[in-house]
Amino acid sequence: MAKSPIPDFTGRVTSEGGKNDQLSWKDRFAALTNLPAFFHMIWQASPALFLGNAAVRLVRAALPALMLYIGKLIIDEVIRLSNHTGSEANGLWTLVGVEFGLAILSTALGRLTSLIDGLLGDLVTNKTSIRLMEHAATLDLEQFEDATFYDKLERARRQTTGRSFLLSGVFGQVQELISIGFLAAGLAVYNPWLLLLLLLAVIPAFIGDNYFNQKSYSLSRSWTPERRELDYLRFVGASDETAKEVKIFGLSNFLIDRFRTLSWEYFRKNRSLAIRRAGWGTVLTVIGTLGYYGAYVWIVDRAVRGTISIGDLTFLAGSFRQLRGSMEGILLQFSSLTQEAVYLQDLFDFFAIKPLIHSPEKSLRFPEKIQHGFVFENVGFKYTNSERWALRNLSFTLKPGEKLALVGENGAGKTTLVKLLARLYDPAEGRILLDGHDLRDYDLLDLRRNISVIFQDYVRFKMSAGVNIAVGDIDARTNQSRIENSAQRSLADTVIAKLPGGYEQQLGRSFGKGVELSGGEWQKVALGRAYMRDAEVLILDEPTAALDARAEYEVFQRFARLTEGKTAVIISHRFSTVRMADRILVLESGNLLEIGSHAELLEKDGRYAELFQLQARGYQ
Ligand SMILES: Nc1ncnc2c1ncn2[C@@H]1O[C@H](COP(=O)(O)OP(=O)(O)OP(=O)(O)O)[C@@H](O)[C@H]1O
Repeated sequence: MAKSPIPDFTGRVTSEGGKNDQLSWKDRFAALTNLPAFFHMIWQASPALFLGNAAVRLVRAALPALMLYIGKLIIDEVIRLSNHTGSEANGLWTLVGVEFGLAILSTALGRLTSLIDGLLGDLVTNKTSIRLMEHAATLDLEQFEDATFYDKLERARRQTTGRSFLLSGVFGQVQELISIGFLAAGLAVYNPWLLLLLLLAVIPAFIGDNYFNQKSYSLSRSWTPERRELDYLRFVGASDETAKEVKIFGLSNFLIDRFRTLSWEYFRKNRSLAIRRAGWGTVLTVIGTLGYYGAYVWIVDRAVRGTISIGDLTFLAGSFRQLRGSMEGILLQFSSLTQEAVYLQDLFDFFAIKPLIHSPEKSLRFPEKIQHGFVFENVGFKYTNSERWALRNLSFTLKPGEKLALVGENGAGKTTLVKLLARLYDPAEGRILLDGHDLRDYDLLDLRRNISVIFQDYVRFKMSAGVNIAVGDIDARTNQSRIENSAQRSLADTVIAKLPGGYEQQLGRSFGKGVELSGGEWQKVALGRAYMRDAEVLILDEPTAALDARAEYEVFQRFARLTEGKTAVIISHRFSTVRMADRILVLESGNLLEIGSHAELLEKDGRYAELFQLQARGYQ
């Protein structure tokens, strides 16, 4: 089903539904190979519930045939007794008692199965969500920045909930199959041709349903980016984070219009499919009913001729009806189950994504004390979706213990440089050496542990003030004195002292009695993270942009003192900060323009001197 192109709210035209969105029979059967892995997931969630479920369903599978047979015996007995008045009716009442017992057992086991399915479903959902978060944590930043990856993640995330359908579906299928075996055996004893009529009664509906399931899968899959956009619009249109700007710029109508257009288009597609499905469903069910009544005519005819008893008649008619229901169920379920199994493929596909940035087999430990520093050798880097080099031909040395400031206009590549240093990306060209070894040779976790970065877009965790500092070294989150010490160093202590709940105070307004901080207050808290982590290398990406002049001065006085002997990189647009650095590296469009001390660069009278004087003039 091809989609008509809709320009999105950024003006981009969304892609047509791709060829890959069609779901062939081959895909469906291939998807069934996911079931063993799925069963493994359920088994891991709870072996006891898994076995309990299997046992209960096995008993339930035998009940329909057994109950029908007892029903037949009861009717035959009633007829015998009515023909021989005065005979003992004990046998009859025993049969009625057994039937009653089986009916109660059937209801009780039905409830028990739903209970176990529900519990297992919840456990599987929790386990899968945890696995999803664990796996996402191993993946590269670059993968997160890719839209196709996000679609995959989104589809996988949807798979973590609603797994109970597949779970009860697959278990139910097995139960139905066993049940069908019992019933079909009973039917075949009387006439094997009845089984053929049975197929006629169920196959048309199966084919129809299967066709429409395929269509609905294609539609839902090809609309993943738009569904993501709908979620995003809903968030932007109604969230505390965006409310301020939405109001000031009067964006609500713009957002709502976009949402309306997109959601209406999706609804229209879905509606047309649902209507066609309902129409065809009716026609095919009528055909199925013909098959059923064909068999019924045969059974009634036999009973009238006296070839079978009235008990047989009820048994056969009941068996046939049950079989038709069960087979229809199993075939229809099969179709949606294979579809679910295909969805499951999305989940396993996500788990199969491998990070490109990882530790080598034999990795080096981060040096206790850096000896020669970091050497950038002709480093070049391009973002995945970009043609432009964000950095190119970059060669310089970051000496141990040095304080290096990065300066350059917006988009010059400063943040990219520090991301390469922390190995969030690997260079596309050249290499970065630490004490003579490529960064790629070091243990990744150890490297990251020893490099502390506070990004300009640091996360404002909607958690307690204490945790917001402790994220710098989350394993030490119970070490209150370290948290308080870090807060003192970053000036966050005065901010926290004013909070009603102190370090326990929930920050942000999303939960409970959360308190919102000002931009500068948040920045002081985030800076605390840098001190929390006792790293060899400290990187601050515009750490003081939101601070007032006095706080900024104080932060840097302390920073120089507190990071003595440590290597530090500071990105800043404020030259009052920059000039405190040992050396300054000036970037322009991804290229190194100048490097040297404040005095040297002023002496050189190049770009740095120009920018410095420009800013100084502003203060005169
Ligand atoms: N995730 C990304 N995907 C694609 N391109 C990116 C990404 N991040 C940055 N860029 C591009 O790379 C270039 C360098 O960006 P970078 O963030 O390193 O600049 P910067 O010097 O830190 O800028 P600023 O002073 O504005 O923070 C820019 O042209 C930017 O558009």
